[in-house]
Amino acid sequence: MSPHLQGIQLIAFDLDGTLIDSVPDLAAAVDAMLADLGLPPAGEAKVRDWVGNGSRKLVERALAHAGDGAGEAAGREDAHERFLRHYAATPCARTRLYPGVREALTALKAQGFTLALITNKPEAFIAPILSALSLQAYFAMAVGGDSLPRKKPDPLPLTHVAERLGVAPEAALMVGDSRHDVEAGRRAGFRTLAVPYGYNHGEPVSLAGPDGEVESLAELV
Ligand SMILES: O=C(O)COP(=O)(O)O
Ligand SMILES: [Mg+2]
Repeated sequence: MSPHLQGIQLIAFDLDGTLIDSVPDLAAAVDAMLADLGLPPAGEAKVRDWVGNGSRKLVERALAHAGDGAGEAAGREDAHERFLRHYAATPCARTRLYPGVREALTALKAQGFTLALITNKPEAFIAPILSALSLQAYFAMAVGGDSLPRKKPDPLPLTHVAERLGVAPEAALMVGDSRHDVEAGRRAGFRTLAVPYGYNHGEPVSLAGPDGEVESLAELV
C-alpha cells in the first residue's frame, strides 16, 4: 500500500483541478457572462488561476480583471446569476477526468477506503457532473461550497464529513490541488496530499506544505 495511505480510512477528494479538468466549461460560462455584460472574454488561462474559492469569487475575479471590479453588489449578484445559468446549461461538455483518476477511485474503493468529495463548487453542479462522468457510485458523501456555512480553507466541510462518516480526523486524508485544500486539511487535523497538475492561483501547491505530493492519483494504487 502507498505510504500516504497507512492508517487512513477516509479519503476526501477535491473536485476541480484534482479529479476533473473543468476549466474549459468554467471559462466558457465566465466568457458568456462577460459577453452578456458587454465585457471582453477572459479565456481559459486566466480562469485557471481564478478557480478554487467558489463561484462568487470566480465571478468577482473575472469582473475585476475586465475592469469592472468596483461594480455595485447588485451588479455582481446579477453577473453571478448569469454565470450560474451559463454553467448549468453545459457543466460537462469539455470537462475531463485527469489521467489515472477512475483507476485510482476504483482500486481505492475496492480496497475498502471510504471516499468522499469536498469541493468549493456550488452543490447544484456536483450531481450533474458526477453523473456525466459516471462517478456517482464512488463517493459516500459529497459536500459543495454552499452546502455549509463555511467552505475551504475553513476546516468545517472536512470535520463535517469525518463526523458524519464516523472517522477520526487522524484517519482521514484530504487530497487536493490547491493551498485551500492543504490549509483546510491541516486545520481539520487530516493528513494532506497534493497533486501538482491542477489550479493553485499560478503557484506550486508544494509551497502550501502538504504532508505528501503525488504526480498522479495512479501513484496511490
Ligand atoms: O472554486 C470552485 O468552484 C471549485 O473548487 P474545488 O477545487 O474546491 O473543487
Ligand atoms: Mg481544486
